[in-house]
Amino acid sequence: MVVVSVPAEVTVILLDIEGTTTPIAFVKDTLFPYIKENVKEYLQTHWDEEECQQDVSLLRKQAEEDAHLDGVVPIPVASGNAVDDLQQMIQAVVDNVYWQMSHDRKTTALKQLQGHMWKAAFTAGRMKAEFFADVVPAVRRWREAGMKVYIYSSGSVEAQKLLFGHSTEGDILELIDGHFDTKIGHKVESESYRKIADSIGCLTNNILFLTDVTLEASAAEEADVHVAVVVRPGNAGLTDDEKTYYNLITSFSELYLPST
Ligand SMILES: CSCCC(=O)C(=O)COP(=O)(O)O
Ligand SMILES: [Mg+2]
Repeated sequence: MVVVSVPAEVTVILLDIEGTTTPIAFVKDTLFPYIKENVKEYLQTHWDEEECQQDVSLLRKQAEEDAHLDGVVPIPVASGNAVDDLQQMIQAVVDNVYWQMSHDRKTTALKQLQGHMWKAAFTAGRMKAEFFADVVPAVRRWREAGMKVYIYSSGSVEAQKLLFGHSTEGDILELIDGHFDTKIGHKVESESYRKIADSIGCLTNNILFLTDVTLEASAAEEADVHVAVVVRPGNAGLTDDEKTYYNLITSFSELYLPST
């Protein structure tokens, strides 16, 4: 087994979710199909609620920003016949969500709606989040060694809490010291990692970020955050250069903390 030593200055472990703590297959085969199958009915049922209207406004704003992109579906504002308008708007939101998901967009607007939709499925016990077998034992060990453990995912903070609160390992939310999503900035922008360090109250070099995406690793590293790239079954392949350049781990148990 290859062991990657965690630098002594590291006091915070920052975890990505999809492809790092959780199989991509769970996201692609369970979480995302749930959205596609239920988005129309969800919008029809919740349309008049404040939360749903905020989600639609955010999606509309995102569609305006995306206007230059091929295939984007604009979301009209209400005008004229109320009943026709409503059905037209709902269909536009559905088409926009499908379009964004077909490109695996990580926009705050899409992620916020997804989080709200998953709430019903998780809280009713119809869905349980999956974590790789090494994740929970390692997080417990790190915390016993005095590390803080945070999440930084494109999935909304609300969705992250649903996953950790309703997992096949039970409610493991208490193992996490805090959550960040794209509201702090995108994961491929180094400024996001500086803001996360500020928000935690540490230096960027006190953080070790574990992710499956090298663009995210590179942005974090630019901010002086330590990184290791996580190689899991089903993750995208890495180039030879990436394999040589980054510290790679296939399990959290391959991280060695000097204090343990
Ligand atoms: C609460 S995570 C749900 C999965 C998701 O929507 C997502 O975008 C995961 O992205 P990550 O940044 O964790 O790779
Ligand atoms: Mg990921």
